Amino acid sequence: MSASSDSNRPDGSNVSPQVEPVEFTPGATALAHLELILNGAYPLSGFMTSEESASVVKHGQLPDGTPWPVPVTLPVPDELAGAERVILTDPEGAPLAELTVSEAWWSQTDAPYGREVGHGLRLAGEIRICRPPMHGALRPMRLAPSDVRGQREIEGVADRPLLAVVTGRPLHHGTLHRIRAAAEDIGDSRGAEVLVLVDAPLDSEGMAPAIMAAESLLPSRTRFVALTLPTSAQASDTALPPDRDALLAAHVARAYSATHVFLPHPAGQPEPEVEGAPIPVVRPPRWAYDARDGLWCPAVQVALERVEPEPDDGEVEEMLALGRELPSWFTPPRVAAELSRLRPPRTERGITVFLTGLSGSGKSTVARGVAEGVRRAGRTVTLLDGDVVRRLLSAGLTFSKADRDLNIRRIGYVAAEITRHGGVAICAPIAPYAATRAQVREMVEETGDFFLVHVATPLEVCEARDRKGLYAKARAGEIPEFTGVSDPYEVPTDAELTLNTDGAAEEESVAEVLAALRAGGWLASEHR
Ligand SMILES: Nc1ncnc2c1ncn2[C@@H]1O[C@H](COP(=O)(O)OS(=O)(=O)O)[C@@H](OP(=O)(O)O)[C@H]1O
Ligand SMILES: Nc1ncnc2c1ncn2[C@@H]1O[C@H](COP(=O)(O)OP(=O)(O)O)[C@@H](O)[C@H]1O
Repeated sequence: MSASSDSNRPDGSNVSPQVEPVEFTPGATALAHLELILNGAYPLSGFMTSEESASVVKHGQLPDGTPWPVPVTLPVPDELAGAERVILTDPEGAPLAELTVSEAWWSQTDAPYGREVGHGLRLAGEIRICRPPMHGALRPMRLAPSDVRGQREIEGVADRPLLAVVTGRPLHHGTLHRIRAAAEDIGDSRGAEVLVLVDAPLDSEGMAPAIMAAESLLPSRTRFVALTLPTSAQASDTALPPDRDALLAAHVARAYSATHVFLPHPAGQPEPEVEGAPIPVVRPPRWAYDARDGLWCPAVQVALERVEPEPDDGEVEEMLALGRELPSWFTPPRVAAELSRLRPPRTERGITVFLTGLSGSGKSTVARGVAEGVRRAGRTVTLLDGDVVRRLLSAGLTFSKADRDLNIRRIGYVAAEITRHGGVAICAPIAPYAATRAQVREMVEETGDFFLVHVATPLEVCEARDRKGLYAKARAGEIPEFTGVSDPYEVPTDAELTLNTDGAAEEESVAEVLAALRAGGWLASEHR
């Protein structure tokens, strides 16, 4: 199918074809697919056509009957509808591959670009490598299947069974026992070799250091390879059956010459039966820690009342956040040490405390008190007060919706940078719009923690205070678009803390915020 014949948009308009190759940096999911196409982990030579994608979603196979679990598509912005050749670049702009477009097609759902999945326009076609990928974290560990095959041939072990363990989560003792038992059970008396496929994001090392810290407890000569497996939810706009991710992992593991694959799930979560996998998906019996004897054993051998329950991922996160040590019966000390490095306690993690509320609600007063308390607790703090920001960072902006949003995004940007460097940012703008607050939350949470405080003083109280006489002027029509009077304030539904300062002394409101920060672990428990 030619690109130009398919460049009709659903609204009937036409986009003229381009001849010169255009440059485009795919989104994170398509970049992850691209790397797996280029390194041979996928048996595909490019991005899927509408027919291929539909067949994969519906039947779990390509139109020619080859089993394949998830659509591998390239979402692009509308401007590329007429492109015939596209240079796909990495996030730094370096060319990775050239796509010869065979079809430009519109997926059913037409969500805004940026979310990747659900976006209307996709480009299909063969790709030709320009240059091996250099970007991304863990690059030296991102071996191609052919590299692993080559290593195994040189070592003379190419004919031995290979158990792939695909994981993005650290391996604790329970899982390590299961891997060793599974590897012993496969093949002859020598058992299987083990290949850990470490699933990590392209732009960060993820949990890789903690996963590799278990090396000494894995069978000797266990290999580690890093890759980024897109999940079926990222790859498709349609809900796919739950086993599609397991199937993708199994296909990729087979490309790495694995004969068996193990997909460990956290304790307490069942590992689903996977049908139609290209290699056996093993489900070794669970192990349990016998609290009386202080020993790990196959779970069937331990009486239920003696089983020490393993913390789940959320509990592990919380222990790390509070700076507690992970118990040594549960995880090897080296894994625990890597985990506490990767997930430092909240007293060392950056945080943005974002106060929102009407003018006169008490944001600045509370923010100043909280900043002082945070300083006394020994942390560095930057106060981004609404009034002050408007005089400096956002000088010249009005109170239109667009300017308010720009003001809040600027505050969010600065707060995210402070948070990234482990500081405490305290922001106190009105921030009347929920969507903009959500954007700031997202921005900050990429770098650290976000704590939203709604200073929920009722309008009547704010108006009665009218410290600056602004409400009177707004009522008299002298200040247009005044929040709460002639402009909206969207009450937060996602606040970590709601403060009503009405009837509360200033010190009480400040103490309430500080207590919440202490309870959450961001401040050491007592003031110095
Ligand atoms: N039209 C209108 N609406 C609301 N507020 C107004 C307006 N005009 C001026 N002011 C004064 O500006 C302060 C609010 O600025 P912010 O930057 O916090 O507002 S926003 O978040 O961008 O909506 C706000 O300060 P606070 O009282 O500290 O909230 C007001 O003093
Ligand atoms: N519990 C309280 N917390 C904060 N401010 C309070 C409280 N009780 C009364 N106030 C008064 O309310 C006013 C709030 O003003 P301000 O902090 O500038 O609000 P905003 O920054 O939200 O416009 C101050 O005069 C403050 O003394």
